[in-house]
Amino acid sequence: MLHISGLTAGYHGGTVLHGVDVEVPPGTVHAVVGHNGAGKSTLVHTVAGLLRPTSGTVRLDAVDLTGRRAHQVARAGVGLVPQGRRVFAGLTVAEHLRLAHRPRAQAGRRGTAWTPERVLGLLPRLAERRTNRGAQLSGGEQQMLALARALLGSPRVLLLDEPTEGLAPVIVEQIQGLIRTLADEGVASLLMSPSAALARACADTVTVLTSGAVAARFDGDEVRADPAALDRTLALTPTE
Ligand SMILES: Nc1ncnc2c1ncn2[C@@H]1O[C@H](COP(=O)(O)OP(=O)(O)OP(=O)(O)O)[C@@H](O)[C@H]1O
Repeated sequence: MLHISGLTAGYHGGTVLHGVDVEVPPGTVHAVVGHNGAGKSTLVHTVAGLLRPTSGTVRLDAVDLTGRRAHQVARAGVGLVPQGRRVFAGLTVAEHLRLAHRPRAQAGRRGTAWTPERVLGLLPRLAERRTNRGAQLSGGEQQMLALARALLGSPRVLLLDEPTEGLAPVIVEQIQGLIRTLADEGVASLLMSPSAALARACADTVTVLTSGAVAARFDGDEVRADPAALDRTLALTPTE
């Protein structure tokens, strides 16, 4: 279980996140929804060890990850799928996967460790593009590659920062399906998005983040039963 408690963080002495609490049990999807500038990437970066919090804690089960460096957080079982995909233009899909594969990474709680073969079995489109370079991939394929790279660390928790940004609806649906498939395999996801629709499609829990603070929290079934509830809350939150 990922526990984020009272997390406060910011830049150059300014505070962006104000005491954020989020929990992500194994095999579940927690979506954090907020407008541009609400602090979603700051939350991801703080959990991933790219930004030091000024207070609060991040724990994965009993392991305290607060203030740990990014490579230590990754080794503890937290995989990062960054905003903008960040694939290397000049490396092929196969090269990305070879570089990302950590054969001795801790196996998932329920599943076995991820190998390039297993990842490509899950992402057949990427398998077809194995010899293509990053720059030759579509946005959707680059997103799949960013996800594949994170999976090869055999994470227990995935941090997904706007994984459907700029993608066609059909690809968005595929990514929603993948996130649910991974949840069924026991991989927890903490998903950042401005999209209420994405949260409704695949989240077990939805948190609305406004100006770096938790404004509301919903159960996934609740937002599916009353689809307008999340939209109303978001509409009431100020744009940053
Ligand atoms: N490296 C940085 N230095 C200073 N301020 C930053 C930095 N990164 C983000 N901020 C500020 O922190 C606030 C939250 O930004 P953040 O990127 O976390 O929001 P977000 O919800 O991810 O938005 P977006 O959807 O636009 O990525 C914004 O006011 C932003 O200008």
